[in-house]
Amino acid sequence: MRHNVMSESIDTARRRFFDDGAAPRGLVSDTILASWRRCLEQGLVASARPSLMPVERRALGEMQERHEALRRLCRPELEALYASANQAGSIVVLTAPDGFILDALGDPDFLDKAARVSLRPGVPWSEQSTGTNAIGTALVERRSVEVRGAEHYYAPHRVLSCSASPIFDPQGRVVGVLDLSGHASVHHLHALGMVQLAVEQIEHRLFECAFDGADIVRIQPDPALIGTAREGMLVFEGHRLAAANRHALRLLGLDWSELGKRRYDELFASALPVPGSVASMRCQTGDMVHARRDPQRSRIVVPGTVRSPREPSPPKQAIRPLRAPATVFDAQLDAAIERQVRLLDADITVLLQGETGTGKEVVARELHRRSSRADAPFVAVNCASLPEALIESELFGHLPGAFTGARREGAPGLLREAHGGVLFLDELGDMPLSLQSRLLRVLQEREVTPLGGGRAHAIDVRVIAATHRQLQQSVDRGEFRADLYFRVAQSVLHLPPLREHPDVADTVRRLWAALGAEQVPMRLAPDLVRELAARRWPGNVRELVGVLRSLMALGTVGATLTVDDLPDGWRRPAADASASSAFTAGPVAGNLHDLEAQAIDQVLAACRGNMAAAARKLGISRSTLYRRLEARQRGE
Ligand SMILES: Nc1ncnc2c1ncn2[C@@H]1O[C@H](COP(=O)(O)OP(=O)(O)OP(=O)(O)O)[C@@H](O)[C@H]1O
Repeated sequence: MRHNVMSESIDTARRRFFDDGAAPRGLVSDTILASWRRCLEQGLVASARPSLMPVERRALGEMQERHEALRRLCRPELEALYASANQAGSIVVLTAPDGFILDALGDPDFLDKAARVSLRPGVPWSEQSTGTNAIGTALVERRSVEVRGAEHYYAPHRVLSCSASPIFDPQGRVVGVLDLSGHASVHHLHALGMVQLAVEQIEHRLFECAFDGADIVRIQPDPALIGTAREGMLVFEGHRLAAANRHALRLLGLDWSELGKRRYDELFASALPVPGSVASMRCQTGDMVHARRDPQRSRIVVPGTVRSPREPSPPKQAIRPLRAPATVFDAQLDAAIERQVRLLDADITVLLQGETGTGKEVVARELHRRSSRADAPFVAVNCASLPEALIESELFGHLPGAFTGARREGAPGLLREAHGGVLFLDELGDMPLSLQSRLLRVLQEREVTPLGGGRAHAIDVRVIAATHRQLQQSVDRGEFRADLYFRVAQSVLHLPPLREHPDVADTVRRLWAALGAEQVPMRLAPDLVRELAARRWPGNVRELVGVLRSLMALGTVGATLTVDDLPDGWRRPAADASASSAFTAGPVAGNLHDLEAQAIDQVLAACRGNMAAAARKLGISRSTLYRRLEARQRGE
């Protein structure tokens, strides 16, 4: 009965939408309506019969092989769902991140029916190709979606009722979709819940594999659920949140775009438990959670804790290297780092200059690691991303109740947290002029006075600064204080852009090895190395590492990867092999400035204006992307 009522209202909604061009609000959900609109805008004709041919068997085999790691990871949940799908006369489907169906298993009768409407391995079920459907629409919406009967865009798919959920990796990238589909005439009450539970399990395992050996912080309001797939999982790099699962994001009131941005003390008001123990912690939302850290694996630096020099254990064979690679430096850079370490140890401030993604922070951490202060804190301050209103209190600390919104117990400030260790002033060139004089005074006098008064505290820090700007020119333009410049630029190390590395192919091979290619094992064919070395890499090493990680995540264990294995959107026609940008599908022209602008515009358009996604794709930070856009507006 319920089904009939529903199908009648959808039929009415379809008539209003497709025949009258009206918005049938209240008759279908906003999600379905938005999807119908997208399909219509793309020119898909709802009354037409879609032509959805499966790829050839060999191509399907290759596609399955390419996604073998994902298929292996999902196997336990696929098998568990298979048993219930079989009983309920439905099927379970696994797709690649683009909606291409890799596997479908379940009730043989329904498999047959589904295959007749192309719901079968080898067929793409993205929204662009197949219209409104649970898999494709879940990919567009980046969340679980149910599409029943005539809610499907194309008439032949009315026989289906489908529930799909995207599978996210710890950086918020979609790695696949899990879907449960059955007869539209049967109301599958728990289908979406079952899919979501299965995806939770898969993501939990994916997180463990990706960060095997790292210091994972596990949080949950209910301590009994710590260690289960319902726990929130977080990984910090320095003070910044580097990875999280969806439970952690929900508990902290965040979304994926905030990864890499949020600092530890913006999320928690109390210190972490010591490794191996459970403690209750207050989140900045005011909620209490229980937190556990894995024993003896401290890699994060949070206020008051000291980084352990121990490196994480090598990754297990199975899913692997979604984590950061070990660092690699060519002989020239290695020697330069050695020299700078000696200077740093002698209390000379080191300034690192280089374009975005050239490895300024990586080198700063390496300087710290090789310095006599390796066992003391490394405290990174991003002078560009601290909110201007808070920058003073974040740096210099404040007394209890020093200003509206100040922490009740006061805060020591980042400069004091670095006491005894190394202070890394990242993006120093973007620090507001008004604060530069105060920072200069601290660096000269080596003491800080918290906001709100109180006594001055002596600080003993070694200082490394970094900027993507030509700081000398900023001084000439009056944007940066000359006296602060001379204070921080006592020794300057220029990090060259990747395109100017003496041997880019060698850098490609070293990074590949550092990503763990030998343990996986997987090789790069010479043509692929040549292709990668020929690109211009506006996002520098960060961008190259991103492509290598994608290659490794998508490749097959034991394979030799060629140009054809480049992720979608990175391949380009042979004639275009000398084009400047890694993302351009077609030829581009102009100087470096124009090329960068074109790359940004294309990626922003592809990401529908989503700044976080575009920054990820470009291989630069979100603040860098904003900066570039602002610079363009100013006509620079
Ligand atoms: N020498 C290196 N070895 C291995 N990976 C590197 C190296 N240099 C850079 N990378 C990779 O590039 C990423 C970006 O590096 P890093 O954050 O140090 O760049 P940056 O110059 O500080 O960029 P930005 O100015 O945008 O902050 C790193 O997370 C790492 O994955």
